[in-house]
Amino acid sequence: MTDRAMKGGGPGKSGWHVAVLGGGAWGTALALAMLRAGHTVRLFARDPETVAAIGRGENPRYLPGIAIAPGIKATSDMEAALTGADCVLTVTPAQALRATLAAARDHMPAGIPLVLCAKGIERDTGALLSAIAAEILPPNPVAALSGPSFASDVARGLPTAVVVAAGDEALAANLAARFSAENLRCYSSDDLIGVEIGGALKNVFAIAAGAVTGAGLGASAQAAMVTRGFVELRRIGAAFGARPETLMGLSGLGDLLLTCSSAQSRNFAYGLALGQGKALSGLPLAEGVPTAAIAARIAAEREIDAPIIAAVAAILDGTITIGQAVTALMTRPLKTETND
Ligand SMILES: NC(=O)c1ccc[n+]([C@@H]2O[C@H](COP(=O)([O-])OP(=O)(O)OC[C@H]3O[C@@H](n4cnc5c(N)ncnc54)[C@H](O)[C@@H]3O)[C@@H](O)[C@H]2O)c1
Ligand SMILES: O=P(O)(O)OC[C@H](O)CO
Repeated sequence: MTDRAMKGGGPGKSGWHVAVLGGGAWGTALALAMLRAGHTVRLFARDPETVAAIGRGENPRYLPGIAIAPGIKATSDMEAALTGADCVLTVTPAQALRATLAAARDHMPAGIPLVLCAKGIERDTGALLSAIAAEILPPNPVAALSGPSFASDVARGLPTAVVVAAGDEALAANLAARFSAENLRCYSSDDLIGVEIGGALKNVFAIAAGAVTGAGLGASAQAAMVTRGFVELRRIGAAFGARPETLMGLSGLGDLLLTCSSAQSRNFAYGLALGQGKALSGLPLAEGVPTAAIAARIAAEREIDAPIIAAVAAILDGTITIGQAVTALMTRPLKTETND
């Protein structure tokens, strides 16, 4: 770990200056969480209206009804957001990470940790977000924060547990200690890829769960889909080198439980609308849409058996209907139940 990444670490931690890149629901919620954990926070939002709203103590577009503490200083000036930062949280959508890091590159302090907070796989390349960060900002150590956590819950200070992962175990533990506060419990992990994969793929199954509910297929179908989906998640995780026990944890099983059972999840809500035959345009961000397409491609290329992911991708691109997907899944050749 670089000196910069460890600065002031250990017991009796002192406050850091944390830069949050992204003024949406999760960026704003994490900014509030960092403030509660004793850090000073500057938040970059590209949209001047969001900057002005946060200055007034609100973010009605992304976190309606939640007061934003005056300690959060928002700016649309990337240099101002990053100057003097001890740590950076990237919280723009997964498909925008490359652009966000490219915009940040010239102002990024050397050696400080980058904490990736989006959940997804790059649609065009199949790259995990940590690979994109390593490509664009090789001097900065990379970590990921993931797990079952709705922005509005975290923003309200409701009890939440997440996992912070980095290849460097000491960095992960340092970040987890610094980010934890009374109602935000951060576990640490050295399985960066496992934590990334769990967070990215659960979104695909959350869309499927919403579609099952929306199409009225019943609670039994829902449980079967989540169980067999979790097998697919672990198969793809294994192909990337994720540890199976990581996927049994907060980022993986934990986030599946949350987002496959709640319409508060935007991915579930997207699937619900799909299942009900409603219009999809204008719905909030559903990271599972691009990730389903690339996950299906990765599974096909690597010959990983992932029929639910393939079905979700095909439904989303309009190749098959939900009814056709159900028939195809239910009439696959019978087999022994293998859970790996
Ligand atoms: N909302 C949640 O509950 C939650 C919880 C955990 C993780 N996440 C993850 O966090 C990520 C962001 O989600 P969110 O909820 O904040 O989304 P959001 O739609 O609420 O906000 C996205 C923000 O990113 C900005 N943005 C989009 N493209 C950009 C670009 N090219 N450059 C700069 N800014 C850009 C938007 O202007 C907006 O401020 C997603 O990957 C999501 O899966 C969200
Ligand atoms: O609203 P979603 O579906 O993007 O889910 C938000 C978080 O990922 C839940 O952990």
